[in-house]
Formats: sequence, C-alpha cells, structure tokens
Amino acid sequence: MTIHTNPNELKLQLSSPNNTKIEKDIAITGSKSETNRSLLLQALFPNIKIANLSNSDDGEVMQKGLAKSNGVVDIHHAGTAMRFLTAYFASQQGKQVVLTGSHRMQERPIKVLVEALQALGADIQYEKETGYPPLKISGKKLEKNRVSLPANISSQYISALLLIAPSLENGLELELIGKITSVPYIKMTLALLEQIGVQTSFVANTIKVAPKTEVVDTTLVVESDWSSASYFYSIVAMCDVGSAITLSSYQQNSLQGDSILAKIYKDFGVETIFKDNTIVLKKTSKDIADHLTYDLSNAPDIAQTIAVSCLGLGIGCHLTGLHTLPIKETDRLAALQKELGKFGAKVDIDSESLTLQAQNQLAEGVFVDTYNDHRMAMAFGPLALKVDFVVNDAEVVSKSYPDFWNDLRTLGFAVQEL
Ligand SMILES: O=C(O)C1=C[C@@H](OP(=O)(O)O)[C@@H](O)[C@H](O)C1
Ligand SMILES: C=C(OP(=O)(O)O)C(=O)O
Repeated sequence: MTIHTNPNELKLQLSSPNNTKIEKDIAITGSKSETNRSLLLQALFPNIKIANLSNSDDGEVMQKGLAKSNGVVDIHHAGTAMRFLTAYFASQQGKQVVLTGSHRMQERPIKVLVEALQALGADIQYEKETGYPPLKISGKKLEKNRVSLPANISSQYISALLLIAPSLENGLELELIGKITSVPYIKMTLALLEQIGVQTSFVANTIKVAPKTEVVDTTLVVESDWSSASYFYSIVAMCDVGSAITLSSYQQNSLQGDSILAKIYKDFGVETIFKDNTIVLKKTSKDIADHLTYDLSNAPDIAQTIAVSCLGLGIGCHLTGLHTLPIKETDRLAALQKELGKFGAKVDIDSESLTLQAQNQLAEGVFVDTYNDHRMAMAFGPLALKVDFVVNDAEVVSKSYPDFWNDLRTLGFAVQEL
C-alpha cells in the first residue's frame, strides 16, 4: 500500500504528442518578477494600475501579504515576496508582522537584507535561527539613506531595498560589494521605478534612487513570463523541423533577463520571431553542436530548462554562473544531478557549475522528484517528447505557472494522473 504524506500530491504520467510537428498558440501568465515588484509599488503609490498580473501562487501570496498590517504573514515558497515584504514592512510605520514561509523558505538566507535594513534604522528580529526567516518586523520610519551590502548572494535583497527607496525621505544610495549576481533583475527593478517617474542611476557599484511622494497615474503592463517561455523553447527544440509555438504576450525590449532565451535557443535550432505582441518559436534546423557552454549568472532560472534540453537532444553542456542555485527553492544543482542521473545521464557539479555528458539512450520507467521546486517539474516536462516518465508532486508548478500541465495538453502531450 502506498501512503501519501502530502494530501495534494499529484503524480502525472507524461507521454509525447502523437504528432511531434507542433503548431499551436499558448497565452502565458504575467511575469512573477514584474508582478511582485509592481504590486509593491502599487502599495506605496495606490494610483498605479497593473495589467496582465501573474496568476501564480507567488503573486497571490504577495497580494495577500501587502494587505496585512499585523499578525503572521506566510509567503510559502515565494523568495521575492519574502525579500520584498521584509523591506516593505520594515519601512511601514505602525505595521507589525511576523513574516514567515515554508520549511524551505526558513532555510533560504536573508541576513544580508536584514542587516542592510537594520543599518538604515529598521527594527527586525529573528524568530528562530539568526540569518533566516521567520522575522519579527516592527515597521518604522527609516531615517538613513546610505548602506553597503554584498551583491553576490541574491539580487533580490538589492531589489527589495530599491523598491522601497522612493518612499524614504531622502531616497537611497546603495554600495554593492563583490561581484553582482542576477544583474538583469536589478535593472528590471530600476526600469519599473523609472516607469513611474522615479529617478535612478546605476554606475559601477553604486545605485541611487531619488525620493518621490506622489506619482502620476500610470498603468504598469506586466509582460508575460520569459522563464515560463523557456519550457516551450525546450519543447520546440526537441520537435520536428517546421514546428512553431506562438506565445503571448511578449515584446522585444523585455525587462526580463531570461529573454536571452531567444539568443541561446538559436544554438538549438529555434528561431524567435517577434510579431504583434507575441513570439513565434520556430524549429528551423536540426544542426546542433554536440556540446554547448553558457554562463547563466544573469539568467539562473533557465539552467534547469537548458540542462534537460541537452539531455533530450543527446548533447553535452557545461553551465557556469550557477552559484545561486543551491539557495533557491531547492538545491538545484544537487537536484538536477540526481534527476538527470535517473535517465542515465552522467552529470558533474561543483559549487557553481554543471557538466552534462552527451547521452543517447534515456532510461525508461523514471519517476522525477520535484523537491517543492516548480522548475524541476516544468524543466523535465518537455523530455516526454523523448521518453515516457512520471513527475512526482506535479502540483508544484503553481508557484509560477498554474496552467502549465493544461498547456502541455493543448500541445498534444498525454498528461495523466496516476
Ligand atoms: O528578483 C527577482 O524577481 C528574481 C531574482 C532571481 O533571484 P536571485 O537574485 O536570488 O538569483 C531569480 O532567480 C528569481 O526567480 C526572481
Ligand atoms: C528562484 C526562483 O524564485 P524565488 O527566488 O522568487 O523563490 C524561481 O522562480 O526560479
């Protein structure tokens, strides 16, 4: 007898579409990164409107968190909500909350952000282990406006500070120490501030944000999520030449660093055509090098997708710049090594890279574990084009992309509950 410890546990058996020349349209929900930034800015400046909000769990917990003024705020697995709300509540005079999250969130470090906020005058205490959530936050007016912080662990600490910066009396000046990681996410934050009329500058390792008491009526239009688009790049890469998947709503001048996918997947024979607010992903060539190398320090969330694409196509890869992966929803380097390995792949990892050897034969009868990580489930999904397998705890996708499995069904994949 099987005993299920998680009542929501969903095991999905995945198989390839009968026709692997796919031509379909998919509408993808708004970027969770842009959504959670826009929601925070709207809390500070209520005349901001937002279009194409993400329907993800992470967006929902952010909205619910912002609506609270006291008591316990539980943001589950949402890293951005944890980091952004820490800065928000710390700067909101009169609000007092305990900000907590899932078991995993309580293992994801937050000391860098807490210390930066404390240096600005915030009242934040650790409820359990020093350096980790849950946090007891008593909001107050932050008087100081200059702080230094390490920039090599997570850019979310920096974005969190930048998002509250215009609401501080004298704005904010940040000095970033060390190699700056996930830079496009910092630039996204600054771009959104600029969109609402806040002055910012980012020169070398110094970021400045001017104060702002009111903004003009603005609608922030959230672009759809490029990290979610990555799974369709992977699908098209593994499909027949001539396949084309159209995704909405996307634009060429994206704020999301993961839009680098358009360049990366050229190497996999996938062309991206920008057309009327959509992207058409087209498989145009079967010619792919037998080994690919990428530095993903600016786009860490697509590492799993690329590794699985390579496995499915029987090519090797060397992915670097992955030093942030061990502190994400799970230790993604360890999780990838284990799950790729179940298909017979030879994978080496160190603290910041992954090397996959080319592999032609894929093991059958695999159950992929997902480790409470949406991207483990979604990254492996496309591999069903090459071999049938089962995804454990498949409901995890709702963290960023609740409609993922239905969208695979739309493409003709067999997605069956066990
Ligand atoms: O600011 C953001 O919206 C994000 C920043 C990145 O995190 P790190 O800066 O911790 O790499 C990314 O992995 C995450 O999914 C979203
Ligand atoms: C790392 C991620 O999310 P977060 O850090 O916001 O939990 C992600 O979505 O891949």
